[in-house]
Amino acid sequence: MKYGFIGLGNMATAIIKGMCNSGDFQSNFIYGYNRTKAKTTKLATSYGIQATDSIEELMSHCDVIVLGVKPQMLPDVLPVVRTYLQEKHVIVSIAAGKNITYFQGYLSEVTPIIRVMPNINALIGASTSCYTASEQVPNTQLQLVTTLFETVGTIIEVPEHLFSIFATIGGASPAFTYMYIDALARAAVREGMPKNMALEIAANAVLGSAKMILQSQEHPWSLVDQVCSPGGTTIQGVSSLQSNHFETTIHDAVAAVTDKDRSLSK
Ligand SMILES: NC(=O)C1=CN([C@@H]2O[C@H](COP(=O)(O)OP(=O)(O)OC[C@H]3O[C@@H](n4cnc5c(N)ncnc54)[C@H](OP(=O)(O)O)[C@@H]3O)[C@@H](O)[C@H]2O)C=CC1
Ligand SMILES: O=C(O)[C@@H]1CCC=N1
Repeated sequence: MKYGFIGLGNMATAIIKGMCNSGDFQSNFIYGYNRTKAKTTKLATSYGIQATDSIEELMSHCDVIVLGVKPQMLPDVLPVVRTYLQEKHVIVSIAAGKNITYFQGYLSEVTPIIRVMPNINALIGASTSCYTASEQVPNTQLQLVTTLFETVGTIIEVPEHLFSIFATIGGASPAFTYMYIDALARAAVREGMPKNMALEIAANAVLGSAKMILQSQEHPWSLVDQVCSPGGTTIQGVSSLQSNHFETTIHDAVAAVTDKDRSLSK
C-alpha cells in the first residue's frame, strides 16, 4: 500500500513525520506533492519520502490519497484528482468543514472517502483525531488509515453529524488551550516571574489537570471543590471567573468555530 499526500503544509508534514518515526510505514512508500516544490524537496531530504511533480504522478503511484490542502483550495485540486482517479484509490480528507457529500460531488458517489480531523499536536505525536467514512470504504483500508493516524496520537470514529463539534473541541481547541496557558503565564509575569519559568509551570499544571480529569473518573466540578479550601484562596479566583462569564465565553467561542465549520459545506 502506498500513501500520497497532496499539500505538504503543517498538518501533512506532522502526519508524515509521525508515520516515518513510528517504524510502521516505510518512507519510500510515502509520496508527496506540494504547490511550492521546496516543501516537497525538504521532506524528501529529511524523511526519505518520494517527491513528485504533479497530482497525476502522485496518483499513479499511490493507493491512499491524503488531501492536505486548505478547504478553499479543494475546488482547484479535486477536479484534477477526479481526472486521475482509479478503482484502487481511497481519498482521505483532513479539511475542516467539507463533508463526504462535498467530496462525492467532485469525485463520484462510489469513491471511497474517509474524513479525518486531526489536530496540530500531531507534530509531537499527541493529536486527538476522529474519522468517519463513506460506506464504500473496505474495512482493510479503514484499518490502514486508522493505523496511519495512530502514529500521530489517538483516533476514534465519530458519526458525521458530530464532525463539526469534534473539529472545534478536538481540532481547534488546542489554540484556546495555548491561549489559556499563555494568559496564566502572563499573569505570573505581572507578579515578577520570568516568562519561560511561568510558561513551563502553567503548561505542566494544565497537563496534570487534564490527566486528572481522564484518570480520576471524577466530575470536573468535584475536582474544583477539592481545590477550593473553605475561606481559602482558590475560591476567590473561581468566583471571579464565574462573574466574568468564563463558561459562556468558552461556549461562545465553541459556537463561533462550529458555525464557521458548518458554513464551509454549504
Ligand atoms: N492547522 C491545523 O491545526 C489543522 C488543520 N486541518 C486541516 O488541514 C488542512 C491543511 O492545513 P494546514 O496544514 O494548517 O495548512 P498549510 O497552509 O500549512 O498547508 C497547505 C499546503 O497545501 C499546499 N497547496 C495549496 N494549494 C495546493 C495545490 N493546488 N496543490 C498542491 N499543494 C497545494 C500549500 O502549498 P504552498 O507551500 O504553495 O503554500 C501548503 O503547503 C486544512 O484543510 C485544514 O482545515 C485540520 C486539523 C487541524
Ligand atoms: O482553523 C482551521 O481551519 C483548522 C481546522 C481545525 C484546526 N485548524
